[in-house]
Amino acid sequence: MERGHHSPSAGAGVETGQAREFYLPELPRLLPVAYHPDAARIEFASNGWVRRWLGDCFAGEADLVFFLRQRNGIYGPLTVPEAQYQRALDIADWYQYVTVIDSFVSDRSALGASDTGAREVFAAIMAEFLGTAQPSGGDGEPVGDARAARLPYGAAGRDLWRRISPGLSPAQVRRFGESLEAFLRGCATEIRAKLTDDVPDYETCMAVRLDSFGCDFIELMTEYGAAVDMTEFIPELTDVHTHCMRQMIIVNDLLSWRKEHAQDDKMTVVRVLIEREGHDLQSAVNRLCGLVEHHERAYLAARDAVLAGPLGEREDVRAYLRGLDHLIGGSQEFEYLTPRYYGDGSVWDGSTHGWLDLDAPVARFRETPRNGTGSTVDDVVRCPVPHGDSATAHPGVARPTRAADTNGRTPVARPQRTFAVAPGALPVLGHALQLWRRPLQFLRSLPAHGDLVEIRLGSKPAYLACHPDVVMQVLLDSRTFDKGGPLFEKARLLVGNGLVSSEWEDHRHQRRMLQPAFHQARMRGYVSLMAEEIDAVTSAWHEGEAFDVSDAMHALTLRITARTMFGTTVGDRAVPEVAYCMPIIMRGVYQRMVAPIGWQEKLPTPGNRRFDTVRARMHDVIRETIEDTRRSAVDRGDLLSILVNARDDETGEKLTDEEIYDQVMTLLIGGTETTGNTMAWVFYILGQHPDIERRLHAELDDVLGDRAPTFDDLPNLSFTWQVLQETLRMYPPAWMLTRTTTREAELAGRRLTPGSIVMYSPYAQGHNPALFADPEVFDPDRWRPELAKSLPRGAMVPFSAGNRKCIGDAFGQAETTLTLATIATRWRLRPQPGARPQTAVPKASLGTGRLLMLPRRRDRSAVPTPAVLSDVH
Ligand code: HEM
Repeated sequence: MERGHHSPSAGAGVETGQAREFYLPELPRLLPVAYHPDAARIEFASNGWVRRWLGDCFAGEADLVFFLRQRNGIYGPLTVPEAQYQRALDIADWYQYVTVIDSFVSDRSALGASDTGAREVFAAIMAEFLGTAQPSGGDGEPVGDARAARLPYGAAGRDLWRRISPGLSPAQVRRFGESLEAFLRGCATEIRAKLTDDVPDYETCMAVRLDSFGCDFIELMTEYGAAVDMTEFIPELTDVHTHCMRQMIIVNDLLSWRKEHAQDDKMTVVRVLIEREGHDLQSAVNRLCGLVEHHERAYLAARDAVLAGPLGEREDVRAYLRGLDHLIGGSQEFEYLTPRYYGDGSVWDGSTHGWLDLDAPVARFRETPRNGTGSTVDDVVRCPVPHGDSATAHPGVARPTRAADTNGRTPVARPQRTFAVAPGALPVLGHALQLWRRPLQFLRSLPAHGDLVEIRLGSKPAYLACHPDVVMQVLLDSRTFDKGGPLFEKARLLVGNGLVSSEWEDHRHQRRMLQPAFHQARMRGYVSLMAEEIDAVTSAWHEGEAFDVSDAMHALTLRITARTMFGTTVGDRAVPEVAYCMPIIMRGVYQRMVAPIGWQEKLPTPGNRRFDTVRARMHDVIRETIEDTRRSAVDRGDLLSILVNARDDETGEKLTDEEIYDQVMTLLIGGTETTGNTMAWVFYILGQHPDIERRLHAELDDVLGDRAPTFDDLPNLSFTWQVLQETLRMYPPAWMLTRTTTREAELAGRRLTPGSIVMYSPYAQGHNPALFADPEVFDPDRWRPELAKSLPRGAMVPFSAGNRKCIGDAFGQAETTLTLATIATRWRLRPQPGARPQTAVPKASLGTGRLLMLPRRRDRSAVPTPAVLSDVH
C-alpha cells in the first residue's frame, strides 16, 4: 500500500536537485493485466462500504469524495480478476481499508502526527481485529487498546474480519494477524523516519517497505482470492515472493514519486538512491527501471521453477501463481490509472511512459520535456554511478565518458548527448556503398563522430545510436522504437510473425506465451540433451583431419536447437530433415534480403525453385511434428510441447498451428546462427591465442578433470564464460539491428519523425575505444566481475536489452559454455597451415566464413611449455 491524499504542490518536498520533471521509460510489463468481470460493480459497492464504515475517519464529505475519486476500489478487481464475486468484493474492501489507514499515516495532521500516537491506535486496531479488546475501568468506558472500539477503523476491521476469516484456514488466520501487525509496524516506522528526517539505506528501506506495503497480507489476499492455502509451501515460494514484492514496491515507488516527493516521504527507494547513493533523480529512475526488469524476470524464472517442479503438479499452487501474475500486472495497471499519483482530476489516457512533472497539480505522461528545464529525453537511460567518487578504471574497460553524478541536492552538470551527420555521403547513394562494401569498418568509424550519428541510405536518413545511454533509450522504449527497418520485411519471409519480428502489441502476448519454455528450471533438461548432441558430433572427428569448423558448429547448434525443441519422441524424424533444409533456406533468404531489387526471387531459376521446394518441405515437416505433438497433448518438457500447450493468461487462447510454425522457425534460426557463429569465432580465437587457450585448459582440468561437463559445472567455469563474453564483444553475431519509430521521438537532442530508422550495433560498441580500452585486443580479463562492473550499462548488449532482449540468452550461454568446455577438454583445434586469415563475414549474423582447422586430441598429461606453444602457433 502507499500513502497520502494531498495533491503534490511545488516546493512541498525536499529538493532533489534542480529536476522538476523526470522521464519514466516504458517498463517491461511481462505479466498479464485483467479486470474482474464485475470490476465496475465491485468498485462501486466497495466505495459504498467505505462511506458506511470509514466515512467518519474523514474530516468531511469533501475529503471522503476526494479519496473515492482516487479509485482505490478498483485495486481489488484488478488484482484478483479470477476470484469469485463475494471474495473479490471482500478483497476490494480490505484494500480500501488499509489504504485509508495508509493515507492518514502520511498526513501530519492525522495519524502521521506522531509515531507513538499512531502505534497506540494501531495496537487498538489489532486488538479489535483479533477480538482481544477488553473494556476496563469501572465506568465501562473502553480504555487503552479498547479505544479502537470507538474508532471507525476498529468497526470496519471487525466487519472485514467477520467476512474474511471463515474463508481462511487456522494457519492463515494466524498469518493474517501477524501480517496486519507487520503492516502497522511498517507504517509507524515510516512516520518516525519522516519526523526525524531519516533516509535509510536501500536494504533497510526495502525491509520497512515490505511491511508497510502490506506484502504479507497481499499474499494472503491472493490466496483468499484463489481460495487456496499456501501456508505449508511458503519456504518453496520464497524466491517467487521476494521478486514479486520487490518488483511491486519499486514500481509503486517510481509511479508514486510525484506524490512522495511532495509529501517529503523518506521511505521510498527513489529518495534512497538520491540521498544515500548519489544519484540525481533521472539516474535514480533509470536504475530503478533496471531493477524492475530484473525482479520481473527473476519472478518469472522463480515462478516457472516452481511450476516445473513437484509443486507445479498441484492445481492450488498453479492457481495461486496465476493469482500472483495478476497481482503484479494489475497492481501496475492501477498505479498508471489512479489519480492518487497524478493529481486529483487526472484521467488516464492509457500511456505508460513519458515525461512527468513534479509540480503540476495534475500531470500526465508527456512525450516531450518542458521547455527550458535543461533535461532531454536521452537522460532516460543513464546508468547508475558506482558508489564512491567514480567508476574504477581498469586497463580492459575504458572509463565511462559521462560526467560523474552528484548527490541530488547539488545542481548536476548533465552531459548533453551529441548528434552528428556522418561524413562521406555520396550523391544519390549516400553511405549505402560503404555500408555494403565494408560494413564493419564503416560502423566502427561512426561513434567517433557523435552519440547519435545520421547516415544516409540513398536519400533516406538512418540513425546509429552510438552512446550506451542512447542505445538504452532506444531499447527500453520498445513502443516508440519498435521492430522495423530495411531488412525487416525480408526477415519475415523466414520467420513470419514470430517473436523476433512481431510488433509491440503482438509481441507482449507472444512473449508471455513463450517465456515459460526458457525458464531456468527447464535448463537442466536442455543441457543434458545438448551434451548428447555435442558428444555425437565430436566423436566423429579424427585426429589431424581438417574440417570447416564454422560448418561443424552450425550443424551442431542446429541439432541442439532442433533436439531441445522437438524432444526425442517426435524429433528423431524431424531433426535430420531440418538439418538438411535449414542451410538452404538460410542462404536463400539472405540472398533475398540483400538483393537490391525485389523481382529476381520470382523468376523460375533452378535456385529459386530449389528454395521454394525446400521451404515447402520444411513447412510440411514442422506441421507434421506439431500435429504429432498435439496428439500426445502432454508437456514433455521440450520447447514444442510447451508451445503446443501454452495458454495466454489474459485471453486463455492457445497458439494456432501457423503461429507455432512461426515460433519454431524463429527459434531454429535465433538459436542456431548466433550460437554457431559464436562457437566458430571462439575456436578461431583460441587458435590465435595459445596463452588464453592454456588458461582455459587449466580451468577445465581443475573443474572437470577428464569428465564431460554437466549442468552443475556451468557456474564454476568462470574463465570459460569470460572467453565467450569477450568473443561476443569482438564478434557479436547480431552485429547490427534496426528499429523504426512509431511516433515522434527525440534522441540526443534530435527530433525524429515517425517512421525513422534507428540502428544499434553491438559490433560498433564493442570496438569503441571510449568504452573498451584497446578494443582490438582479445582480453577475457575485462570480464572479471570486479572490473566488468565499471562498464556503463548499455555498452555491451550482444543479447540486446529491454523487453526485446534475447529470450534465449541463458539457453545460448549454457549451450556455448557447455560446447566450449566439452570440446576443449578433449580436443585442440589448430589453424590449418596455409589457411588464409579469417575476416569477419557480416551477413544476417556475423560469421567467420569457411574456417578450416585441424583437430588434435588433447594430452592432458603434457602441460604445454611456452616453446611448444609458440611452435603450434
Ligand atoms: C550467442 C547466442 C545469442 C545471441 C548473441 C543472441 C542475440 C540476440 C539479440 C541481439 C536479440 C535481439 C534482436 C533485436 O534487438 O532486434 C535476440 C532476440 C531473440 N533471440 Fe537470441 N541470441 C542468442 C541465442 C539465442 C538462442 C539460443 C535462442 C533460442 C533458442 C534465441 C532466440 C531469440 C529470440 C526468439 C529472440 C526474439 C526475442 C524477442 O523479441 O522477444 N537466441 N537474440
